[in-house]
Amino acid sequence: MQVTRNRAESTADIGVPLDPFVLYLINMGILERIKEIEAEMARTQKNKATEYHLGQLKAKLAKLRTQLLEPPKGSSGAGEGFEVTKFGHGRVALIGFPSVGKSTLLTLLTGTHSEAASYEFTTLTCIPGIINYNDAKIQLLDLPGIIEGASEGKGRGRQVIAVAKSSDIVLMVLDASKSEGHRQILTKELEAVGLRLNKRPPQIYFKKKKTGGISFNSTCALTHIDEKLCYQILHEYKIHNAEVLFREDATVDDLIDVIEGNRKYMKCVYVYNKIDVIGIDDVDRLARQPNSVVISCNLKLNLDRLLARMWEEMGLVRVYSKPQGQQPDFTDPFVLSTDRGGCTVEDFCNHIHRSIIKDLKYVLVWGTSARHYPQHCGLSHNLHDEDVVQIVKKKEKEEGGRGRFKSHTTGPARISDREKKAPLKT
Ligand SMILES: Nc1nc2c(ncn2[C@@H]2O[C@H](COP(=O)(O)OP(=O)(O)OP(=O)(O)O)[C@@H](O)[C@H]2O)c(=O)[nH]1
Ligand SMILES: [K+]
Ligand SMILES: [Mg+2]
Repeated sequence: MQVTRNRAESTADIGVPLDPFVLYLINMGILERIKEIEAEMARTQKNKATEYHLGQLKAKLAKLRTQLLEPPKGSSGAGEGFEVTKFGHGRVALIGFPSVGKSTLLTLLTGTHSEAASYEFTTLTCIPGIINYNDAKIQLLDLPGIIEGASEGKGRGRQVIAVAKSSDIVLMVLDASKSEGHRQILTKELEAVGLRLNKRPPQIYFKKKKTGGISFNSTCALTHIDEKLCYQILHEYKIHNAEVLFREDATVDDLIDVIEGNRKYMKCVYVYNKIDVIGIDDVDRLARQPNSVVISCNLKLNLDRLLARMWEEMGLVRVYSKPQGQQPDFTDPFVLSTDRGGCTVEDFCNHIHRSIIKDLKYVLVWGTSARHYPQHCGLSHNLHDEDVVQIVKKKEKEEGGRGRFKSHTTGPARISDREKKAPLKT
């Protein structure tokens, strides 16, 4: 069967939505080629002589997988049908095989009912719930179970994965009584669509140029890749002018990730459910694995630990704003993400209102980020979770700010342990 193999080409010139059947044929063509390349890679022995060939095959595979992911014109992408409006301070997706207890967990943690039953594929769509934790609201998403081959479109795999990509972290729910291989299979499925779990981006500087050829450099010894292999992979991408600088002993896969540039690096907590049906030794072993939490929905076991772990991995920072001469409202924090590596005073000010910065003189900070209480800080100061911040404006009058800041009345402010240690005086 001869079908158009490059979807981008086939849609660009006509500019109209593709017939679903044509799309199906195109996808089948891409899948066929993926299968061929995977088979060839499996056949090829790994050694010094084949490493260039294998590298090239890896690049071909990555390119095809990216093609598979490109949303066709006229649709809103692979997540079609599963759109749920973002809500709260963060989003967490429940990913797992069928019947591992995702819906049971959603119902337990959020109070929103999601049908649970002993048969597979009970859940057919995305069901959102809200977790109230640490005065923050976290959106938890229950999803249909996924199976091996999900990344290539089996079941509702691609929609589910698209939702996972839109989340801040993933909870991979696993059945503690089932094969431990499930974790690897799911990880592979997510990797095939560009998700990288619990990894940091490769330390490779890469910049395409207009002229000048390829400049290849490294700041350390490279054991997985050399100049020739790097050239070959760039060649596969038709890149002939670029600057590449390896800052770590990276692999071919790392280089491909950097060239593709569309990878999403996410935290993932592995949640082993149903520990009520396995022996204590197995529970102990699973609990000791990295990034893992063991729970039982049936016995409501260890759910606190799961929430604490989820909170930790989300890296959210609560900042309490303190009007001058008043106590902060400890029940109503600003909740900020540390996506870009931290949460600065500038992020905090912009979060309240964009116009604050131009009037800002400095801020006063109490909390673990401050060296002494209160510390006078500027825009670049990094805030920690549970810090208290008072904004001091350039021409601030003696009596506290009005208007755009949260106004705090003399309500029942909670007195925290920290406050007892260091009363908030200005
Ligand atoms: N023994 C035991 N069974 C559990 C536990 N949690 C859930 N189950 C059972 O596992 C079965 C599947 O639960 P669901 O919540 O429907 O699982 P799911 O992952 O949402 O399944 P799908 O929506 O079909 O993908 C149900 O019969 C639950 O009662 C647990 O902690 N221990
Ligand atoms: K089920
Ligand atoms: Mg379910």
